[in-house]
Amino acid sequence: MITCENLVKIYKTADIEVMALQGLNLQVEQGEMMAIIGNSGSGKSTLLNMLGGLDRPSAGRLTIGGIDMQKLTDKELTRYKRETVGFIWQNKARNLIPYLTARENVEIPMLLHDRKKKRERAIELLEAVGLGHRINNRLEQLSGGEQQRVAIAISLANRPKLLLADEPTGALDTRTSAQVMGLLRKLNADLGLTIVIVTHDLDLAKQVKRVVAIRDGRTSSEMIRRQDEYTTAESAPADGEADDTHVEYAVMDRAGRIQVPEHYLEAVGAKNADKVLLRLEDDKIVLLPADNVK
Ligand SMILES: Nc1ncnc2c1ncn2[C@@H]1O[C@H](COP(=O)(O)OP(=O)(O)OP(=O)(O)O)[C@@H](O)[C@H]1O
Repeated sequence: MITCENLVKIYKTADIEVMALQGLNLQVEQGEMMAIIGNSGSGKSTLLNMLGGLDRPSAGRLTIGGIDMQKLTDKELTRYKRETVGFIWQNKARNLIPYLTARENVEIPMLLHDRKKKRERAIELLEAVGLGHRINNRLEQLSGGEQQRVAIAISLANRPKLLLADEPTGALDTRTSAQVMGLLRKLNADLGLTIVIVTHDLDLAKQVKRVVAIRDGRTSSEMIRRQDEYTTAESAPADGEADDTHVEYAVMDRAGRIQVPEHYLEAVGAKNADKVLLRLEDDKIVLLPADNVK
């Protein structure tokens, strides 16, 4: 569904240039629900904006559902935003109008012209997100979790193929957040929607099978849930960063480059080194501080 190859995004302001994406590679399969995790400033929102057609990459290749995003005209990009992709933002003000009812909020972005059909579809969507009993309540009368479910109904209004969620549970308590994640999982399973969730919350991210970590505008590692079709505890690398639910793999690009986790380098005293020693030992590649020459 999504292929990012060597994606670069440079923001130019009056006197500085920020390279928010520095050659990012990412593949998301059709019908997959995955999470992207990273610290503040790592490039998550920048990537989401590219995927949503809100901004264009400076270099590299981005294809979504077979569409080469760089080749789209402004008009085609507007159509892509309205018809192919749905957004859920953490900031509710970006999704919702408080003085309108749930149904009216869901009707706003709809491309249908027939008022009756609009109304029917809005009700159907609100029922699908478990809000059939709140259709005529104004948004300000709903709880945070209910409001976020309205936002999800809105994002589905134009039957998107790809759903992008930026910290979708950021403003919710643990229980409500679990309900919203459950709903996203259900939509993924029932409608085959491809869902990309961006978050800095590892616990939230781990509720999905695959979590890709971004560091300095590049994918650095990937966590894949144990005991599913992708991997099993037995096939997990013995030395890998692992926990109860997911196994962490370092991402390697075509040139064989990997990003060594900072705490690994620290552990062997090579944190600020500009080179390290690599040795091939039987079936292992061993990384040593450069001054370890014997
Ligand atoms: N419009 C912009 N103009 C200039 N620099 C920008 C712009 N948007 C983002 N940046 C910079 O690009 C880098 C990546 O930002 P981005 O918002 O993608 O990070 P993030 O991982 O989403 O962070 P957060 O979790 O805090 O939202 C940061 O250094 C940021 O300051």
